[in-house]
Amino acid sequence: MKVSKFGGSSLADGRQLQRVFDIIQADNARKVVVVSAPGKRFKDDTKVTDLLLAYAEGTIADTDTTEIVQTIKARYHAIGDYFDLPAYELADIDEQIDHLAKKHYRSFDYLYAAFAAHGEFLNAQLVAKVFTHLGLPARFVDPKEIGLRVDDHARSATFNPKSYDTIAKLDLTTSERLIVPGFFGYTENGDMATFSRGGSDITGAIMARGLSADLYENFTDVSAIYAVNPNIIDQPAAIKQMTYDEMRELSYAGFAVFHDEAIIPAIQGGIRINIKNTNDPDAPGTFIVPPTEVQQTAPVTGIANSNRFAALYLHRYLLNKEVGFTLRILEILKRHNISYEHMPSGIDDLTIIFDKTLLSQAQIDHMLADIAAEIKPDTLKWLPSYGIIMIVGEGMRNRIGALTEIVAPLKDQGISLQMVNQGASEISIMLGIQPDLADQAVKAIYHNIFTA
Ligand SMILES: Nc1ncnc2c1ncn2[C@@H]1O[C@H](COP(=O)(O)OP(=O)(O)O)[C@@H](O)[C@H]1O
Ligand SMILES: N[C@@H](CC(=O)OP(=O)(O)O)C(=O)O
Repeated sequence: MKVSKFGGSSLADGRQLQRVFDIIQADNARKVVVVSAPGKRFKDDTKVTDLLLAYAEGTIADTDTTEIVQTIKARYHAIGDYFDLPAYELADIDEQIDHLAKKHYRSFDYLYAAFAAHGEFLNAQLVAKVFTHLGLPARFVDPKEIGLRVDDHARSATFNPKSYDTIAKLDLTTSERLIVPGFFGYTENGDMATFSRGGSDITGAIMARGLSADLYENFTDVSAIYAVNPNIIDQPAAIKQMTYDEMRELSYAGFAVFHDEAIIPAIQGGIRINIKNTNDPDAPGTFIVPPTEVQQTAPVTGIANSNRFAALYLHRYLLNKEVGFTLRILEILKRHNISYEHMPSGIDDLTIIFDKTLLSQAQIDHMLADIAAEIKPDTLKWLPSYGIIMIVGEGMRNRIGALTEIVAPLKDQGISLQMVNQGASEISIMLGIQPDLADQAVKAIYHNIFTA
């Protein structure tokens, strides 16, 4: 049995959904289908999730939402109409969109989460209706029905592993395809809470592990995961196979094609993952597998970079001598509910790197004010953008000279490094770099390793 997840780009309109239908119909093992909300149909289009977030904002501000509601309904109607779905089926979806603004929510965060989750919630209902209408029996499965529980972080929830027991009870013996909405689960109180953006990949992985699937297929709009983001380099080398750990590091550092948290259920359940292209389903795609299955030849598998990091730089003489210094800084972070990503340090200075998508301006301001007042550093700087490049490969384990080879081309480009972190993970090297030079550095490193 396979769990097949389709991303927003694969479900953006009726033509794409027809392709998804053909893929599912072609293989009876594709029993459980996890769907995202309709994504972008063209480059400057807006994802339904973002339309719903705008609708949430308008609802909170009590402004006129007529136009945004019409736009959201039109996205679902366009898909239904492509398949001549009866009008009453779409009226049901319209009603749920209208009803969203009338419900009571525990907080604004839960309001945002419920609106955003409806992108997937409604799309899964629509996909089940379309499949059935086309003659392939399909049933919408609400995550509530299978006990898909998450914690109380309304918009960046963490999955509760106890849910695996209830998910495992899902009846797979019926003739229907089971259509599960991605991206959200329910809290103990019964509220909808979403994973972080791109989180339908996580639902797919949870379902695959809970049901002990033979394969987790993740359908997207590229025929493979490439050694570097194809938006930076034209037609980069495709990766045929990589290990779970390689994928985790690469997706964390910028390979947006697969959510970094989605690897974890797959690792724990030993589930193989196959990234495939909805528009080119016969291409083998990329397999993400346990390390024992990969024959490593090249030292580097992929190079990722991301613009989602920010950093705090702090300098104070004799910082190395002071017992409890780092603890005091971490206490300030805790007070403002801030988590950090990395903390490289020297004898008199410290850099703390953050994921800025998880921070509000108010949190940053309060944290900096408290550090200035309580730690009294000689220098305290906030770097609103901090470039990170991650070079990843199981083949780098214990390989002498890997770092030299990686950084050599940067010298020719006149690019200096702000930070090098090697050794924390044996399979990756992390470089801190001026953010506007990151793409140039990635290109230079890639060409030196893959095309020289
Ligand atoms: N190394 C990479 N290999 C392939 N795609 C990548 C890579 N890094 C970033 N991407 C981007 O990820 C996109 C697919 O992810 P996403 O937009 O989340 O798809 P989906 O709509 O299927 O969820 C690709 O179109 C590509 O632009
Ligand atoms: N629709 C959600 C969740 C998701 O995974 O979407 P996609 O498969 O389009 O990346 C988002 O936009 O974040």
